[in-house]
Amino acid sequence: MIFSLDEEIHRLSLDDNKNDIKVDYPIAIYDDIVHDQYGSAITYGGNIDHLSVHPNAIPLNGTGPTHTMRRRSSAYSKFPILTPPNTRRFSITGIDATPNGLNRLSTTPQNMNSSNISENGLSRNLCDFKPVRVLGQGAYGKVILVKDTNTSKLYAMKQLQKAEILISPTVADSKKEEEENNSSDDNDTDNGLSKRLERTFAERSILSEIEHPNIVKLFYSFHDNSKLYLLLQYIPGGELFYHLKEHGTLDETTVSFYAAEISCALKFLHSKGVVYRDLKPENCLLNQRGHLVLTDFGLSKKSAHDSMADEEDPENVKALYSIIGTPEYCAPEILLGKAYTQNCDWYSLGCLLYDMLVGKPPYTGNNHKVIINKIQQNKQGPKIPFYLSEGMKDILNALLKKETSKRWNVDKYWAKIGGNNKTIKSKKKKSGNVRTSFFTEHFIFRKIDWKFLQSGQMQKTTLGPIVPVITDLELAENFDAEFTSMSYEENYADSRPININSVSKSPDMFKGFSYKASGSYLEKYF
Ligand SMILES: Nc1ncnc2c1ncn2[C@@H]1O[C@H](COP(=O)(O)OP(=O)(O)OP(=O)(O)O)[C@@H](O)[C@H]1O
Repeated sequence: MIFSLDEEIHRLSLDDNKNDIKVDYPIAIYDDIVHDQYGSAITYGGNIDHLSVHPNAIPLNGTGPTHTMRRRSSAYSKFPILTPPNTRRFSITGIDATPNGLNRLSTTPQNMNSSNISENGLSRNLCDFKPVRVLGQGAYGKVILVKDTNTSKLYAMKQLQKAEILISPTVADSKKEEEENNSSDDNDTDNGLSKRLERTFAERSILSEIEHPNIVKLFYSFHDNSKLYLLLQYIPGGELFYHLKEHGTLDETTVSFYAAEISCALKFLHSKGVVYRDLKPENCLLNQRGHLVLTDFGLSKKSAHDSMADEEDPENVKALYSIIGTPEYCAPEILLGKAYTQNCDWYSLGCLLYDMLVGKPPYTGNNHKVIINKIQQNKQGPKIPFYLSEGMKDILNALLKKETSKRWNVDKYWAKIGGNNKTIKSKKKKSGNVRTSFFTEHFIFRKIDWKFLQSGQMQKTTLGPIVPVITDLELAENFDAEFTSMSYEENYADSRPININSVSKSPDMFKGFSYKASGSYLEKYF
């Protein structure tokens, strides 16, 4: 029971001042930056040289220790997409590969909401944006910082190569990956294509439907002959990966702060029926004020149910089967090809917290087989270093449980809310060893004002523990030179149309991808 553990921790007089660097998240003083509702959008004309920097802000331009050993988990080597045996094929019109054949909310063009716009008329196109520099590289293309030629506003443009999506992974991927993937959908090209298309539309669809201060915003999407484009809010503070590379590990107060912000985003996604599935330091960006923003919804999945919090209620369980994600941060049930639910994201949170505290995720290896072997060999769970506080050890243990039935069901035990307590208490007796204390009340969150955080006010009015040093937004100073020095010219032109008919019978498979956020939404964030 976490309550008794927390009492124990209090009894032992765990001394915050000794264990943590004190962070008090003061109010930001920005005289020349126009604030949006949540503090994550930016006015680009202003001079930010005199930005008030938090006392704990860490210079990020080479003055700190560098840890060059950290490697990217999946930018170039994509985790093989396997389909477990006995999984029913599904069409891209929205039936998921689940044994019970439950209909899922389709994220394919046919079912997209009214924000769909005409493919020809109202949407933006490539000529409306001038490339500034490369920010990152993903499996299907680059992410480029671009400037709107009409308004001079900056966006992160995520490009997805249609050919990469359409061509079967057995053709496009490396030999090594094929070998790793020998039990996969080699003879299952249509299913693989359907899944890649579904995921492409899911990212556009999910981002266009959700709004949260810790989740990146989508403003436009469109496509041309060769590529799909997502015009995202530019998050200039760089990846958490970058900051971890600079500093190696982070202090526990900083980790608790990021844990709270990520949890807030995950809880929100789960309440909307979305499983994120790719939590890792590369996908956590810092905004100008040092608040964490989740990006990359390319592996996220939306279910038909809006709430999937109760795993004990079979009617309300949304099981997924695709083996997908980044192995080091992936829940064991996914790696083993078992059915899984949104609870997999809480395991990934455990991996991310471990990484921030220890300097690497709990299990490392080049592919999912190595990692799953390590998970299975360690019957007691990952080795948690002795030097971590009791509170950190406790939350890591609760999230990194191999068996889902023993893992903390954070969605269910999120916070004490009025009437729900009765139901939860009555189930508590049956739940045996299962942790039934509330996540938001955990000792590591003792400094977090959850109401303030969940309302978006904290993100709007305070600075995070690491405030990125930004002298010029266009310089993308907090992004790896490996990317910012890349050429974008060859990527920034609509190349010859690909012959869609050579890979698919349906030439219209990207129809409906274009989207434009409403005028009020755009105004709110610019
Ligand atoms: N909104 C944004 N603002 C600033 N940088 C961004 C933004 N979105 C993405 N990036 C940068 O681009 C990188 C790649 O983006 P993203 O993860 O969405 O691509 P991906 O193709 O899905 O990558 P992967 O194959 O690794 O999952 C990110 O890690 C980040 O560094």
